Amino acid sequence: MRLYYLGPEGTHSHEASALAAKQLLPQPVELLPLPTFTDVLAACFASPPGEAFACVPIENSIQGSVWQVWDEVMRACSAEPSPSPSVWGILAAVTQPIHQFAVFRQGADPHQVTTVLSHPQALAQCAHTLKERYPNALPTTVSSTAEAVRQVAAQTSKSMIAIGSRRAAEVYGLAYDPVPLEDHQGNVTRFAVIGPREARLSQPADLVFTDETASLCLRGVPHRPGGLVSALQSFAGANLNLTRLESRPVGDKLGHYVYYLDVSVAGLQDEGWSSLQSVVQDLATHGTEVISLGVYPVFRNPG
Ligand SMILES: O=C(O)C(=O)Cc1ccccc1
Repeated sequence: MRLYYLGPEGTHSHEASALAAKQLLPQPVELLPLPTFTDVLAACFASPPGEAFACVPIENSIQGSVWQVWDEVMRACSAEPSPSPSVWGILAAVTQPIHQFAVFRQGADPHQVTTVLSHPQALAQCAHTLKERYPNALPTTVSSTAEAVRQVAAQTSKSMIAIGSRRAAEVYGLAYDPVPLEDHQGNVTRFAVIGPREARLSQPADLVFTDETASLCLRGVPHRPGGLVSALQSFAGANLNLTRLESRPVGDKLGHYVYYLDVSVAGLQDEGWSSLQSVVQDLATHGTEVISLGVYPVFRNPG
């Protein structure tokens, strides 16, 4: 079994993937780093179903949805002609605490630092604290936090630092400031395990179950007064609790959106499932297509 993640070794995705591999996937699992989320998902979707999975971040408590990932998953899930569900989907999600650290060569002086390298997510999670502690540093994006640490380790300048995990500092032999850099305490990222929908995952021994979620994307919501309200009213009428609602541009013109929503389906009995089915059918008769991106358990890493 292969599990693709955003590399190189030492990314937050690597930590989440190691956890997911141990707790959720059939053994043995080979962890394989790739340079971008697009590469990670493409490698998974190009594999014969059952041989490979991907572990990618989908949402952060400070920065919100990781749109690059949702867009790629949506593309894969809508590849099949509707209404047949796609082969691929989200199989599980794990919410993981995230700490970001300033990582540097021993002896770097904060006021002399002019460049800070990291993944855009990490730079955004630390924007304010970074400005306070490294007032002269210009943020520069690279493909991942561990890649940032690797690049700082590969040169001799003390004017460049990286934002990354403690583990990345250890892997690449650099020092770090032990006071975390993220702007809000309680920074967490939700990672999704993506694979063939028919795959059966293990019951995790060390993760806490928090919810069962159906992630849906609504396409073709009528552009008229009350169009979105009445689509949402269908869920309310079926007593279904929405836990996330976001709009995203389709890309072809201004003002043309799809809507992503998460529905809590924990504890739904047969009746609840059939009301979800009838919501989907009802929306279809009004011209709104509902694409399922997965129905999956959400866990929290307590450690
Ligand atoms: O660059 C990484 O380490 C990643 O795995 C992406 C990321 C960055 C920041 C928070 C969560 C995931």
